[in-house]
Amino acid sequence: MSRIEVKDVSKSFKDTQALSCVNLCFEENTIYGLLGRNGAGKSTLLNIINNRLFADSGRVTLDNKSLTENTDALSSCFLANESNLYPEGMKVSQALKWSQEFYPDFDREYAKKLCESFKLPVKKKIKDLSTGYRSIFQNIVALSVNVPFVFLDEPVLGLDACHRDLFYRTLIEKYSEQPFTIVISTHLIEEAANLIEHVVIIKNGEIIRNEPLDTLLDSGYCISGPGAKIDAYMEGKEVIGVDTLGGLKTAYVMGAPASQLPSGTEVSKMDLQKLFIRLTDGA
Ligand SMILES: Nc1ncnc2c1ncn2[C@@H]1O[C@H](COP(=O)(O)OP(=O)(O)OP(=O)(O)O)[C@@H](O)[C@H]1O
Repeated sequence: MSRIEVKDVSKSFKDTQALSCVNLCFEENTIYGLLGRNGAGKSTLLNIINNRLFADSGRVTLDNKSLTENTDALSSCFLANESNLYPEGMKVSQALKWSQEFYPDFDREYAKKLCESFKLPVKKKIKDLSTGYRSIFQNIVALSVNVPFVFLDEPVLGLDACHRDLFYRTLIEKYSEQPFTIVISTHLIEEAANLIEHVVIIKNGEIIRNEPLDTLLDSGYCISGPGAKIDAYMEGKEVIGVDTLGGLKTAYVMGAPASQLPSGTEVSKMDLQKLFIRLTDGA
């Protein structure tokens, strides 16, 4: 089993401690969600893993080989983020051709198919692409490189709703046909919740949660039913959010549901976004 290990990694920029002694593993063939508020340290972590930034201390290894010192190991990883590694004046079609030089398993035919699905203007220069299409270009390369570890830093930045939907569907299709590890850093938690298998939450440069999505969601539950019954049920419980729709109320409650539930109420899984806000807000 191939795995990336991040060991005691710290990084500061002048007086900002961006990462403080981060320890975590990315196992093979798993979809991770890397979640954190603005400035939490997500991009710094992804850049360090992919050798685009040096850590002040600590190590990142792939199967015990350093990703900083071993180019073979590094070629098993691909990071798609806002920084473009291709010459800005290069056309998209040329860039796809070039990708094959750097990544021998790059599937150019598949990339071309994706360009058609997303209507990416392949004759345009990279510098002339709109914000959304720059992200789409990066995502297409990421989905076509065929390396075991792909890191996507805000992959849906600037994408319209139709393109986000197409991107999620394409990613799931690719993953189910040919599994690999995908680490997605995103702020669109509700949308990503349908893809993620394992959640890593980072707060102020520290990992505060690192567990399978289902385990995390089991730290609480939703209860829905008539408003008055839910109000009575909530008393004395740790409620992290409430939604009301007409006479129907849904409360998001931490802990395990009471063994005796009020009649007419229904319990369902906790909501990832509600839980994220609860875990990461300043209070
Ligand atoms: N090159 C840099 N110089 C100075 N400070 C930096 C630099 N890069 C990152 N930082 C700081 O490190 C912290 C972590 O930034 P990082 O970009 O990793 O956060 P993030 O979780 O990716 O945020 P966002 O979701 O807003 O993109 C922030 O306080 C940021 O201002």
